[in-house]
Amino acid sequence: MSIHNENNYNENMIKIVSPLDGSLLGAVKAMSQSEVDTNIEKAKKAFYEWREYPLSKRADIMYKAADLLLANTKRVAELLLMEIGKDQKSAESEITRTADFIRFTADTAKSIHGESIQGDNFSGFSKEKFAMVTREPVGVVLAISPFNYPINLAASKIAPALVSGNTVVFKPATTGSLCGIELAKIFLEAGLPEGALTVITGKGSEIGDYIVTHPDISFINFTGSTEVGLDISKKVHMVPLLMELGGKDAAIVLKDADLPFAAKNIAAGAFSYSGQRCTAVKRIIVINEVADKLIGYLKDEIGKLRVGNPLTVQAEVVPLISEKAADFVWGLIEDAKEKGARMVMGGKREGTLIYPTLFDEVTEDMRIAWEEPFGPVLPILRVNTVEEAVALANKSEYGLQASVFTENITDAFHVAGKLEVGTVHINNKTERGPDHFPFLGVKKSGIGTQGIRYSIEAMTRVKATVINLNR
Ligand SMILES: NC(=O)C1=CN([C@@H]2O[C@H](COP(=O)(O)OP(=O)(O)OC[C@H]3O[C@@H](n4cnc5c(N)ncnc54)[C@H](OP(=O)(O)O)[C@@H]3O)[C@@H](O)[C@H]2O)C=CC1
Ligand SMILES: O=C(O)[C@H](O)COP(=O)(O)O
Repeated sequence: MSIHNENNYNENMIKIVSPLDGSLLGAVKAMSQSEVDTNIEKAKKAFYEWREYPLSKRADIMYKAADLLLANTKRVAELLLMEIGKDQKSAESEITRTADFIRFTADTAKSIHGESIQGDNFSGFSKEKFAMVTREPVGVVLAISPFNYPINLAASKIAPALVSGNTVVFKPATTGSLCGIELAKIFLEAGLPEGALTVITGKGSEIGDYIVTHPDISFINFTGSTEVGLDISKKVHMVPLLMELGGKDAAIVLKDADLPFAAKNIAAGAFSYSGQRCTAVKRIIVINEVADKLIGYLKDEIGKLRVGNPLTVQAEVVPLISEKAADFVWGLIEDAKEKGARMVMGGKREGTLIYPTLFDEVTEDMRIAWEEPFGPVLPILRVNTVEEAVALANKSEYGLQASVFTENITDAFHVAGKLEVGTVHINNKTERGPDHFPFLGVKKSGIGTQGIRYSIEAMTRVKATVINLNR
């Protein structure tokens, strides 16, 4: 597990280049199948030792890791900024949020306990029979993370898995793998035994199939695109999956909403880190009567966003992660323009930097109505009734989150109850945190539930030991 400098570079290395200035940040190994085998073998061997550690000792290692991460905030944030192009402030807050996450995970693990169930609750059985129900680790967890939160979405898999007694094989996104390696080093420095956490680097398209179908992997915790998630789920058999995938989160604005407040929330929700967040607001569904007013406020709010390269300015809207990503987003913009959407603002591109773009009068035949841009473009779909808004929101193949903006709590609950998503935010932008809340997607947005306690429960299984007093 190492970061190589330019002089060490050879053909088995993948160069990691900054999306901000094209500078070479380092290189990671494109691991061979036998190197993957070695890492998984180490994790399998370490499992039998690590699961026997007292929980309080595993928790102490997590607390130490959180402290070390915090102590390295500046250094890791600088790497994060360079590697994935997140602005300095957001990079630092990703690190502090992760340290909090790791600590809370250790606290939570210590407060989870089993139960005992008496037999006489079921007819024909007596109190003499009872089950002692405990939680067991599942084995070797494969954690695969995406590029956009290289520290947080890695640690939010690794910490709950480790604290529960699993060992972890971690495959970071290639863009983000330098950060991933730094995080793993911190966990190891905190006192993990050899093999409890190993890192596999290499392109998912090349090594992915081999890792996910490896017979010694007991559980896969994946965050990334729906395309890759679906592909994994088709190839894997009898291995539990916890997956957070793509989204098309709708902000539904009803006619009695506090419009300036809704606009402020939506602009932040849609455009921070250029919309490269699974929970970004990715469409507005607004009641026609208030659409023009909402657009007025949105123009003000979007106009306040800072656009630029975080190397030189503190900006919310930053260059996208790659040329390919920018081309994809630009394709959605062109398609919307061609099909007659009204561009309210934006539509400007400088290399991989795309200015925040707002479209009104988007119709269902346009790609932007349905596809996830993972970029700074936001469509407005107008409807006449609340029922139409709900139907349009639910027509998406995705079901991660949604927002409802209204001053009427009854309407808010009525709409929330009908939305086919993992989480509905009433009068707030869509977002994952706080991290102990459940975080899940339905339909093509995921399988299973993350969130501190939920992740621990997902990556452990119950075991019943049945005691018979009356033989
Ligand atoms: N719902 C959620 O919580 C979140 C969802 N996402 C979604 O992720 C996408 C953006 O992230 P991005 O990193 O580009 O997603 P990808 O799906 O491209 O990659 C995610 C991870 O999967 C790896 N991978 C790629 N191909 C395979 C394969 N065949 N087998 C196993 N692993 C593979 C990648 O490695 P490599 O980098 O080497 O290709 C990376 O580590 C968006 O669609 C977004 O919605 C992102 C964040 C959160
Ligand atoms: O990967 C993502 O995009 C995150 O899970 C979203 O988290 P956030 O809502 O805190 O940005």
